[in-house]
Amino acid sequence: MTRTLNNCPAPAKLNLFLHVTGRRPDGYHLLQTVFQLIDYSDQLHFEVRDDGIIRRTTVIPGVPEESDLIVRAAKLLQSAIAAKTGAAAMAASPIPGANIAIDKKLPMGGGLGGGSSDAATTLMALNHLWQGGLSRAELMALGLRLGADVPFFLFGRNAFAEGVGEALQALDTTACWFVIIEPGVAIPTEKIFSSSELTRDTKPVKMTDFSIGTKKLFGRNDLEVVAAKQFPEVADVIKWLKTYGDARMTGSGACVFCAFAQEDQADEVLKLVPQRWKAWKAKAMQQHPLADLLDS
Ligand SMILES: C[C@@](CO)(OP(=O)(O)O)[C@H](O)COP(=O)(O)OP(=O)(O)OC[C@H]1O[C@@H](n2ccc(N)nc2=O)[C@H](O)[C@@H]1O
Ligand SMILES: Nc1ncnc2c1ncn2[C@@H]1O[C@H](COP(=O)(O)OP(=O)(O)O)[C@@H](O)[C@H]1O
Repeated sequence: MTRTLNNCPAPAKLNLFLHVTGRRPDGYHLLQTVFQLIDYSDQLHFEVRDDGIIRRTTVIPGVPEESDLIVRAAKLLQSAIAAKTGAAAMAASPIPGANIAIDKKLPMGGGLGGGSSDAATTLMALNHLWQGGLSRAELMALGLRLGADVPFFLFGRNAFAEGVGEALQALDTTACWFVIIEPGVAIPTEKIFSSSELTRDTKPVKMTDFSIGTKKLFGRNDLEVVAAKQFPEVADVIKWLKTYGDARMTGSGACVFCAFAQEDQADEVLKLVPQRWKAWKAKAMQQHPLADLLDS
């Protein structure tokens, strides 16, 4: 059995548009969105343990080990493998554990799906290392129990998403570069979804209505107006970046992005970003870098 998997990327996503079309009886919101993978990632490192214990070996300020989505994903996978394997087989060959280290680069509460992507990478890597044998569909169902964004990262492709984000259809998006600006605030997703000012009745669109382009983005992000009102820093960044293109917030915020056809256009804008904001460029990706791990 392979014992280690190092440098496993957990890439960020952008929501190229995000419409809130309704609300389920349990309070979760029905969405339509396009998820875009970008080449800006956390990196995770896995080492198998024989004693069944799951340990996060990196400290993430503000995220205790037991509530980290990485640790929760690993424990959920252990239970799912145990349920699938059966008691007799388990007694003969118990499910291993893992030490998991992370180089955290994605800002928390940034709308880039960092925690969800970390969880998805953990499910893919440990299913492989532990020879769990769970299919992509089984992992996606597990992932949904951890967060609405997790199934997308396991899906492995850019996607048009409906439901709470779990009903996914593959979609090819335009090759482009994004400038992404972090306004310096962390926005809890729940705070935006629970706002009385959120509109929840955007008319549903069809996947074929989604048009791809770097000049004008399709639709809008319904969460943006709420986040910009509650967090003026977000409004400031949107206003600044709109000078250079069609700027938009991703997810429930706080990060704001703008697409450019050429890398040098992104570089030019990056040079002009005021020092008070952290900014970087990222390339649009068509595939999750670990997609083949699940296919094999
Ligand atoms: C808004 C989006 C868009 O991609 O991304 P982020 O900005 O968080 O990255 C997602 O829908 C977020 O997904 P995720 O971050 O996994 O959210 P979860 O942990 O499942 O939910 C956090 C809280 O947000 C609310 N929530 C989330 C998703 C949804 N469709 N409706 C909701 O009302 C619920 O109150 C829930 O308790
Ligand atoms: N591995 C993790 N990385 C980041 N956040 C995590 C992780 N595990 C749990 N969390 C929690 O999830 C929250 C949302 O983080 P994140 O997914 O990065 O942002 P967003 O949902 O805005 O994309 C964090 O504030 C943190 O409390």
